Amino acid sequence: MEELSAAEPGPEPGPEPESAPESESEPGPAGAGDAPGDGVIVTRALTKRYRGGQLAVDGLDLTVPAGSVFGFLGPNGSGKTTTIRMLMGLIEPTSGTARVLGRPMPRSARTVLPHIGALIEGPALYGFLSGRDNLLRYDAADPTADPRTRRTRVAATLDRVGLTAAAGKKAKAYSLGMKQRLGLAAALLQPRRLLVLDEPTNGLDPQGMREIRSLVRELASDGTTVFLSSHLLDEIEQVCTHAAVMAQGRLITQGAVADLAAGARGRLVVTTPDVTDAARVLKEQGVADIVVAEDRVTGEPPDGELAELNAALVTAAVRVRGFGVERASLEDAFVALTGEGFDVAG
Ligand SMILES: Nc1ncnc2c1ncn2[C@@H]1O[C@H](COP(=O)(O)OP(=O)(O)OP(=O)(O)O)[C@@H](O)[C@H]1O
Repeated sequence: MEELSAAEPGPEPGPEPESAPESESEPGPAGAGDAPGDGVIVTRALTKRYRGGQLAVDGLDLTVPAGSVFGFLGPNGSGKTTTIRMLMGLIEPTSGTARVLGRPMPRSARTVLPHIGALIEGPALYGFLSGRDNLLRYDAADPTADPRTRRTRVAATLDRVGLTAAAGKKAKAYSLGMKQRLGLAAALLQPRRLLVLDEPTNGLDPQGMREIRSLVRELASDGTTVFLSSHLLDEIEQVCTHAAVMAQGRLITQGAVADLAAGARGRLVVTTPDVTDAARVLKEQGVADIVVAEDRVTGEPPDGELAELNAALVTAAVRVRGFGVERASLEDAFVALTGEGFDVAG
């Protein structure tokens, strides 16, 4: 991973002057980019090839709608972190464009970043400081933060992430989940229009995951756009309204989670003690991709009338306990789109 200081020099390395001509033709981050219908993040043909030759992100066209909880999904190594680092202006794209809150990145990083709360690659914490002192210090390092309201904002944020009781404890004594919540608190010290969270539940136990997920839902409910990356399909289904699916640096699909799942066909599921006979009959009836597991036989639902399938099973004296089509999941959509399984363990 490149360090921040190793950001590659680009054609426009300096900070964008406030009076840059583009600010006249396009509304600035205080007023644009989060009206309904607008993309809070819009990339066009965004591409990153690392110096070693690795094509990490390949022609990405991403649109993150305002107010969405947008899941950026893909197995490890699919280019999520590289994309996020380009969006945050930490590294230069090789080609293509990225606009965040209506402004081009990395050129407008200085004006855009104060509106974004980010949790990328784990929070940078001082273990010897308490949770509260970490936040006070973090806020003091932010030139846009008002020192007069610092203590109140820190207390309110600790409360918001459920760390009030542990605020005086040294951060090194925090569990991973508490550290992650403290990192989120740092991102929330000021009102933000966009939160960018890179694998926010990575490494957490199920309880820690639940806590972070419910916090994300809560943050989203007050209108903040949340962009979160994850390699966990069920996490995206549980938390996100929209998603983009990446594989090997390329965008496979994006849209509302409900639409993505609906695009994939569900599975026909027959529950029966007579699985062998059921599998045979279903095969005779043209059902493809039959899988037998315990007392369930599943397969691709046929185009025709399902009732006829059921009748064929009954005629063949298969004792049918359950018969139906299960709702397609995002995982089904992923498998249908890529032709391969999603490596959740990745
Ligand atoms: N600094 C770098 N130099 C060269 N190659 C890199 C660098 N950073 C990442 N890569 C490569 O680019 C590809 C995409 O990596 P990236 O970290 O963006 O993926 P990811 O989806 O975020 O995965 P992970 O969750 O493992 O970070 C990988 O093949 C990775 O090895």
